[in-house]
Amino acid sequence: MIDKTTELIVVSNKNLQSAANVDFYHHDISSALQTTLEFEELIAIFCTKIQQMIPHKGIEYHNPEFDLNFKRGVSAAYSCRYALKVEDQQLGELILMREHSFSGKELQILARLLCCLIYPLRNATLFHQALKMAYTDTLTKTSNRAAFYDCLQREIKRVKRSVQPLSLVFVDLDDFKAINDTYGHECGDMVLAAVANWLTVSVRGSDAVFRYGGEEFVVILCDTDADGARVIAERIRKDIAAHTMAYDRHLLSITASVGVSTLMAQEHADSLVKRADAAMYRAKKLGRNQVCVG
Ligand SMILES: Nc1nc2c(ncn2[C@@H]2O[C@H](COP(=O)(O)OP(=O)(O)OP(=O)(O)O)[C@@H](O)[C@H]2O)c(=O)[nH]1
Repeated sequence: MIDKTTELIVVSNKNLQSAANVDFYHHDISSALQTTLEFEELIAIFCTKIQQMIPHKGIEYHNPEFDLNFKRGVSAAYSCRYALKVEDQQLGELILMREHSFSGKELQILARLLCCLIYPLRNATLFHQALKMAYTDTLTKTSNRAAFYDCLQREIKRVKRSVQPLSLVFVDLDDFKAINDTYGHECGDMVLAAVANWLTVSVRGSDAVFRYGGEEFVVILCDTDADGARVIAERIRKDIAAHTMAYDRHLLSITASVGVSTLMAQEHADSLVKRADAAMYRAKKLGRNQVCVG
């Protein structure tokens, strides 16, 4: 396919006098864009609204900050690309595609129409940044307990629709109080951050690691049955025990007790969590540094 892409055009509040461009179309588009803070919906609304003025066959939107890459319609030979910004804040890149070239006049109109999109995109960015902060544990940079429950509810709904298995792995560091008491809180914090990192590396990209609280982590294993979960839990336990950490002039050995549960038919999130937690406590009682299945 021939690729005739116009140069990347930057659209920002600095090069557009939005107030001067308000007419009926702009007003209509702006009102429609006020109905959502979701990036994908904003782009879809915008593209639907401009379709009559700037006919196009496909669009792409990329926003590296939120790892967003979506596409509607089809790719085509001609495209125009816009980097969207408000002040110095990057709001992603929008690409419109079709089978014939975009005229200079169309590109001018499009640049003006895009001024309706940048502030709603900025609002969506602020909203999602705030959401990200509320869902992130500052010490370990993993997602926190609130994010865990949201994600678990979502995943349970999804697997019930698709009849896929789902498992949980609870990981609780052994004798962690002794690390704090012996080497200080700062050392304890360092251990927590390191373990979060080992866990994240140890599980697949599609599985999510969360700090459940204190020295307890939980991993949601998507599309993983009881046998698979036991294997992964054992791998996690071994990985943690295999690492040694240096603090000051001391070598620290860390172990964890691990509990596993797999979603049963009709089971709710709370019960799944309780079973994994109870299994983890059983692993503690049996001597720590081991895996138990709930
Ligand atoms: N450094 C640090 N310590 C924390 C943090 N959150 C919780 N803790 C500590 O984690 C320790 C947990 O201790 P316990 O619940 O007695 O458990 P444990 O010593 O790991 O013993 P077992 O779980 O029975 O193996 C407490 O001393 C808490 O103060 C944190 O963010 N940073």
